[in-house]
Amino acid sequence: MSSLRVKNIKKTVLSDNYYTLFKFNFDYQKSDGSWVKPMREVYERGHGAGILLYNTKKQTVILIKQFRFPTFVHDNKDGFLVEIPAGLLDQDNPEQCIIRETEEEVGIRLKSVKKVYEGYSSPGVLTEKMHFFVAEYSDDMKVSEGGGIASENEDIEVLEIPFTEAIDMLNSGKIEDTRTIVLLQYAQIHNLLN
Ligand SMILES: Nc1nc2c(ncn2[C@@H]2O[C@H](COP(=O)(O)OP(=O)(O)O[C@H]3O[C@H](CO)[C@@H](O)[C@H](O)[C@@H]3O)[C@@H](O)[C@H]2O)c(=O)[nH]1
Ligand SMILES: [Mg+2]
Repeated sequence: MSSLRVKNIKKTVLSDNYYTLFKFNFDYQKSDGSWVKPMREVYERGHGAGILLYNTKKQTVILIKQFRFPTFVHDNKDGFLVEIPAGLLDQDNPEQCIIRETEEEVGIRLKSVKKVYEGYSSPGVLTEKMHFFVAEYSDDMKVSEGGGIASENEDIEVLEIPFTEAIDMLNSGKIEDTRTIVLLQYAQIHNLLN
């Protein structure tokens, strides 16, 4: 974190409950050379990884459905969102994380994954960077029903659906998670299931 156009950074903790919300005051030099004093609230909750699981033989993908409270209090009527399996890195590297999360959430034990993108989730407010993966799965990789970790109150429905149905859901606005949109479009652009 260094830039000749930023100085006098002052960091305050606003909330340190489950994750951490900071307030930053700093001096910022604009493109015209003048200095301003912005304030930014920054939410720090680590980084994440997500994956699109696909099967070329069956022409299917695996998505999950779970309750997302922040969407419920906004405009998502029942609060459920269709998403790619994903999770927070915790102490893992991105590859280890997504292999662990895939098994926890959908019960598929992967040996290898392919990294396709890395990007900030919401750069105006979150420090979080997402690592995007794809992997081919087969039925013999199934080791459990998945569903998430009960002790963490995870309650995940596993959806194995035709890729064409997932694309229809994307185009009709039924998929509203941007990470899922990104990877379904990646699959389309790169003819992943061909
Ligand atoms: N007690 C408590 N638990 C929480 C809270 N917030 C999250 N958790 C717990 O933290 C765990 C997070 O589960 P993960 O599977 O690791 O993460 P995720 O919620 O699926 O997040 C993924 O998607 C997010 C949304 O796009 C991403 O932001 C994130 O990086 C990751 O990819 C869940 O068990 C959830 O219960 C909280 O405020 N309080
Ligand atoms: Mg998750």
